[in-house]
This record gives sequence, structure tokens and C-alpha cells, in this order.
Amino acid sequence: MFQTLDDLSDEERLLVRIDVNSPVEDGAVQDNRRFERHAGTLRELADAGYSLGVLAHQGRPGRDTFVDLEQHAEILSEHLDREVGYVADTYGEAALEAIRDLDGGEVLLLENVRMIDEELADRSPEAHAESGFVEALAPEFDAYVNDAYSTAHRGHASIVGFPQVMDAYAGRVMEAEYEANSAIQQREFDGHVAMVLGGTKADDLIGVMERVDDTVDTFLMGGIVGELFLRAAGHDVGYDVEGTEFFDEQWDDQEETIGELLDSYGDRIRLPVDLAYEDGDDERAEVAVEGVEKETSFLDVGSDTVSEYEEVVADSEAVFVKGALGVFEDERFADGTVGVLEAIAGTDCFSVVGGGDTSRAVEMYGMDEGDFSHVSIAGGAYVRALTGESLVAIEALER
Ligand SMILES: Nc1ncnc2c1ncn2[C@@H]1O[C@H](COP(=O)(O)OP(=O)(O)O)[C@@H](O)[C@H]1O
Ligand SMILES: O=C(OP(=O)(O)O)[C@H](O)COP(=O)(O)O
Repeated sequence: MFQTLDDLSDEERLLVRIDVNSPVEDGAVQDNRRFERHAGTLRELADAGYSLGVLAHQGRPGRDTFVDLEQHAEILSEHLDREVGYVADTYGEAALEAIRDLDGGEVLLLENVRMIDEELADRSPEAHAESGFVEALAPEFDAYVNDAYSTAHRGHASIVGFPQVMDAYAGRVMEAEYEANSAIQQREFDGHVAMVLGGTKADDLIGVMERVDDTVDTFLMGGIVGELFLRAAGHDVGYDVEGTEFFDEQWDDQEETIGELLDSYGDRIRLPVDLAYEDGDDERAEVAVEGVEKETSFLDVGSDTVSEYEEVVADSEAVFVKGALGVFEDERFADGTVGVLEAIAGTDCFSVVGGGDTSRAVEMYGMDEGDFSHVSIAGGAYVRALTGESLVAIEALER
């Protein structure tokens, strides 16, 4: 087991890793429950008089969502009801100076850790601990707190490097999510178990599908990932069009594995039967999968698909959701995601909804969090936990 904030004693200066990776619309970072949850941890520590240097990431290099953390500091300030400082530097002179100026109870957000090449380098925890990033920041603090459960599956420097060389503690979000998700992993279900898989990250989901062969009966596919599966099944969708960036690279990486999964799981994998797109009048229009053309950019699953998925949900004892079935941030393309979530909320099945973006749909469309057994702010980490796979961040904290 790991140490928690209850085990802190005479430390004064803490380096805290949080995960406020968020949707970004037209350059504006969207507030979401990740901010609210991590603000709880930061408030507890700041109220206790600790000086806090805070590390976080946003997006991935090359993506539209890869932006600096200035807006995150403002949103965190609102949730914390105290000023959160921001410095556009992670471990250079400007960052070190701002860290040294911190008084007790003050909070400083450092720059997006993914702007440092060393953060994402494919290295062991021991090698990460020897990076310039870790070597520069570790001596500035008395201990390291990892609250970023939703990044616990990434072996990055800010996650696995610091615990090698510093006393390390789990923050409140890490502790609570770990306990909830470990408990879920130990549950056994007699009836039908369904998993709704959508969103953008095929590699995360494919790894999970391979590992839940014994527990999940039916996979309901949607989103970008669903289109990649449709492409593998021979349909003319799942291609990058009009500057989209999600499909072709993932296809090159995953084509073979998706084909193998379709072969081995057969009917257990349910693919969309229709898809929605924006027509010439900016309205939502739908087309059967059989008639699709690859020039179109599809933004949601269609209404026949939602009906089919609702029937599976109604017959299930447990449903796990990771990833949105469409671009629910745009009301015209929310029917798939919201339809399936409402169907789950309307039954008494055991249900978990995960993902930073996907969990946001629950509050955005006025659903009651209490209608789900657990709403996780983590996506990839929570589905990995379901499989019993260990998380590198937890291993690092347990050292
Ligand atoms: N067909 C689609 N085209 C573009 N984006 C999509 C599509 N379907 C789903 N999405 C997007 O996927 C995002 C969620 O994906 P992802 O980041 O993998 O999930 P999460 O953060 O919930 O774990 C949503 O914000 C949604 O807009
Ligand atoms: O949002 C995240 O993961 P999620 O989409 O699985 O919930 C985490 O911040 C990890 O981000 P990453 O998948 O770019 O490493």
C-alpha cells in the first residue's frame, strides 16, 4: 500500500502532480470535474500551510489541445477560492525562482510538463529520475504527492521519476479513485456485462478489450474507435478527412489487432449500424453504415445504433463506459453518448462511467451522478484497473 496525506509530518514544501487535462474549444480550456476534484486536495494542503508547486499536463504535442496552463491556473483559482500562481516554465530559472518565492499556503502551477521532451521519453523510472527535469525540481521540495490517478497508466517522468528520489504520497483523488476502481475490479457479475467503448484513443481500448475476455460479454463501439472497427470490418469509414488527425495513424498502428479482435470476438463486438454527420444546412443527418462514403466526417452514431445499444443495456447487469460515442460537446451530435448514458441511468444495473471528457457529458446534459454506481474522472487508468493490470504510478508510490 502507499502513503497518503495522513502520513505527512514535518514536510513544508510539496511537489504535487495533478491531472487537469481538459477539452479545449476554440482555444478555451473547458472547466470540468477534474479541476473541482484536485482543488479539494490542493485546498486541504494549502489550508494546512504547505507551499505547493503543482505539475500537470495538457494535450499531446502536435494536437490542438496542446496548450499552456495559464487558463488552468485561473480555473483552479476559482475552485480553490485563493490565487493559484502560474509560471510559463517548468524547471528553468524562472520556475525555480517562483518556487523559492513560495510562502506557506501558496500554490504555484508550473508549465505543461509535456512541453519538456524528457517527460514523454520512453525510459525506465530509474532513468527518468536522472533527467534534468527531475534533478532540478526534486531538491526544491520536501516530498512528492501524486494525485493524478487519471494519468497513473503513463510511465512519464512526472509520474514515475520523482518517487524514485523523493518521499512520495498519494493525494486524495488518487486514494479515492484507486479504492473505488480496485473494489470494482473485485466484483463478480452473474448476468450480462456490457462495455461501451468510444472516444479517440484506440490503443488504450484495444489493450483493455484483449484483457477482459472473461468478464465482458458485449462491446458496444462508437466514436473514433468505433469507426476504426467499422473500417476493419470493410466499411468505407474511419479515414482522416478535412484535416482530422485521429484515424490514419491509429489505423496503421492498430489495423492488425482490430482485425484479430473482430475475428476472435465475432458477435460480441457490436458496431454502429448508422452514423450521423453535418449536412449542407448545418443540420444533423444520418446514414446507414452500408451506404457511407469515406469523404464524410462522421460525428456521432445514428439513432438505430442507439436503439440497439439501449436494448443491450436494458439486458445487462453491469455496464462500463469509456469514451464518448460522438462529439457530445456539440448538441447536434450528443444523441449517441447521451442516449446510451440515459439508458444506463434508467436501469438499476451496476454502472461505471469514466474518462475526463466522457464524465463531463453527465453534468453537461443534466444527468444525476447518483444514477451511476461510480463516475470516474479517469478513463484509460480506470479501464486498465478493471482488468487488474497494475498502474505504474501506483507501483512507484508503493516503492
Ligand atoms: N466521431 C467523432 N469525431 C471526433 N471526435 C469524437 C468522435 N466521437 C467522439 N469524439 C470525441 O471523443 C472525446 C472523448 O474521447 P477520449 O479523450 O478518448 O475520452 P475520455 O477523455 O472521456 O477518456 C469527446 O470529447 C468527443 O468529442
Ligand atoms: O485524459 C486522460 O486520459 P483519458 O482520456 O483516458 O481520461 C489523461 O490526462 C491522460 O492523457 P493521455 O491519454 O494523453 O496520456
